[in-house]
Amino acid sequence: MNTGSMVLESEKIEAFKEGMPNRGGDEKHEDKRVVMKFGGSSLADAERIEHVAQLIKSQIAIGNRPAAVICSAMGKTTNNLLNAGDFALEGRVNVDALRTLHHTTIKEFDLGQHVADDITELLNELENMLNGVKLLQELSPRSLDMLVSFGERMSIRIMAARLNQIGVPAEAYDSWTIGMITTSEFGDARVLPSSMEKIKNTFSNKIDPNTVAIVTGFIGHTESGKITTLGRGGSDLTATTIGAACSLDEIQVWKDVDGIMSCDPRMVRSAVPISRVSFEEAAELAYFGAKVLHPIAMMPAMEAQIPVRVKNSYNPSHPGTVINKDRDNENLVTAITCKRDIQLIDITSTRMLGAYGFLSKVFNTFEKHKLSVDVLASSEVSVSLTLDKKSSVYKGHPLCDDLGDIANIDVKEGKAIITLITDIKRSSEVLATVFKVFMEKGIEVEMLSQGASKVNISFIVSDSLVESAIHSLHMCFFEEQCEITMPTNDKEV
Ligand SMILES: Nc1ncnc2c1ncn2[C@@H]1O[C@H](COP(=O)(O)OP(=O)(O)O)[C@@H](O)[C@H]1O
Ligand SMILES: N[C@@H](CC(=O)OP(=O)(O)O)C(=O)O
Repeated sequence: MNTGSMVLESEKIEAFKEGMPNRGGDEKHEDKRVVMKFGGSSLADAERIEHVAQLIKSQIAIGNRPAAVICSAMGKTTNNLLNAGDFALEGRVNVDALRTLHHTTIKEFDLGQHVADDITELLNELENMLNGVKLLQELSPRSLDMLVSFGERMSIRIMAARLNQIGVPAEAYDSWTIGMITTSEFGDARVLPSSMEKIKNTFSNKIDPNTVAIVTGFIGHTESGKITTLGRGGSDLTATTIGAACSLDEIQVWKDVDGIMSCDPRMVRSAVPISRVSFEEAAELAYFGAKVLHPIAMMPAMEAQIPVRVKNSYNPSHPGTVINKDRDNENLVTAITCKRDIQLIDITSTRMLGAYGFLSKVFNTFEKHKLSVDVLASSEVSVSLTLDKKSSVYKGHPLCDDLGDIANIDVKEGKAIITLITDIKRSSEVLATVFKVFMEKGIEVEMLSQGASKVNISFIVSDSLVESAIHSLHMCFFEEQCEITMPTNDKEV
C-alpha cells in the first residue's frame, strides 16, 4: 500500500479544523469529548494503522471528538522486545524485525525523513541498550520497563504523523510529558494520584484542543524520571486515567469485536455482544479470563463515574458495550468466561493449629511467596485454592516446606475455572441450571465458589472438559433459554 502524497499540509489542517464540529461560535454543540484507545492488534501493520487513522477522522466528523488517542505498541512488538532482551542475555543483539516493521510502515505512508529519523533514533537507543544488557548480563525489572517502552514510543509517532498527513491535527506525547507519573514498582507500577491534576492541567493549558494528543499507553515515569510500565495490557489504564483526569464524556476502547461478548468468541462462535455491564461485572470478567479489558483499568472510570464503551473498529456503527455504574441486564447470566490450565491446591491441616492459626499461617505463607490466589473455598481444617500458570507451585516449592509442618498439601494440575457473571440475587436459579447442564454432560465440579463481590460464581472442572462445559452453558443461558425445573412447595400433596 502506498498512500502517495505526504507531508502535513497546513492548509489541509486548517480546512479540517474548520470542518470540525464544536469549533466555537454561537452554534449549540453536541460533540462528545472522548478518549479512544487502540490496542496492538488494531495497530499491527500499515494497513491497520490506516484503518484506525481513517476511523478517527470519520468519528471526529460525526462529533465523536478525541481529546486523546492512546496507542499500544504495534502488533506483537511488546513480546518481541521482551524476546530481544532474552536474546541479548544469551549474547545476541538483533532488532532487525522491529526496524523492518516500523520503517516499512513509515515508507508505506511516505511519512518523510523527520519521522524516519525519530524512529531510527529510538531503534538505535534500543540497540545500544541491548548491547549493554549483553555486556553486563543483567536485565533488571527497571531495564525491562525501559526496554518495552520503545514499542509505544514508536507507534505514537507513526500514528500522529499519519493523522497529520490525512488532515487531522495530531501530536505525539510520551505519557510522562502529559503528567503520567507512577510508583516505582517496575513491571506493575501504579499511577500516582497526583497524576490526575497534572494531566488535567496539561490538557487544559498546554494542548491545543483542536489537536488530538496521541499518547503512549502502558508506560509512565517515576517522580525521579525512570520509565515504568503499568503491567501487561496496561494501555486500557492509561485511557481510563486520562478520561477520568479530564472528566471526558466517554472512554472508548476500540477492539476487533462488537464489544464485550457473552463468551470468548474464539471459543464459542455464537457468542453475542452484551449491550451494558456494570464496572464490577466487567472487572470480574477481565479478572477471570476475558482479556477484553485490563481488570485494574476500570477503577479510574468507576471513581469518576465515566462510562467506558468497548467498540469494534471494523463495525463502528455498532454501539458496542457500555460499562457503567449499575447492572442493567435482565438476563440471569451476563457472560461466561474461563481461565485454563490452572492448579488446584488442597491444603489440609494436620491439626497442629486451631482453625484461626491455620488459616492465618496459610495466608501469610502465600503472601510471603507472592502467590496470588484466584478462587478459594475453606473449611475449619482445610483450604482449597487455585493458582494460575504464572504462579504455579511445584514439588519442593518453598511454600510446601513452609506449610509442611502444619498441613498436607495436594497439588492437582490441569484444571480450569469457569466463571459466570450473574445476577447474584438469583444464584439458586443459576446454580440449579448449571448443575442440570453439568449432570447431563457428565461434568464433575471439583470446587465451587461464589464471589464475595456478588457478581460471579466460579466452578473448577478438569481442563479437558472446559470446552464442552462452556458450549453447553452458553447454549443453555444464551441460545436455547433452557428450562429449569425448580422444586415445588407441595409436600402435602
Ligand atoms: N468475552 C469476550 N468478549 C470480547 N472479546 C473477547 C472475550 N473473551 C476474549 N475475547 C477476545 O479478546 C480479543 C480482543 O482483545 P485483544 O486482542 O487483547 O485486544 P487489543 O490488543 O486490541 O487490546 C477479541 O478479539 C476476542 O477474541
Ligand atoms: N503493549 C502492551 C500494552 C497493552 O495494553 O497492549 P494491548 O492493548 O495490545 O493489550 C502489552 O502488550 O502489554
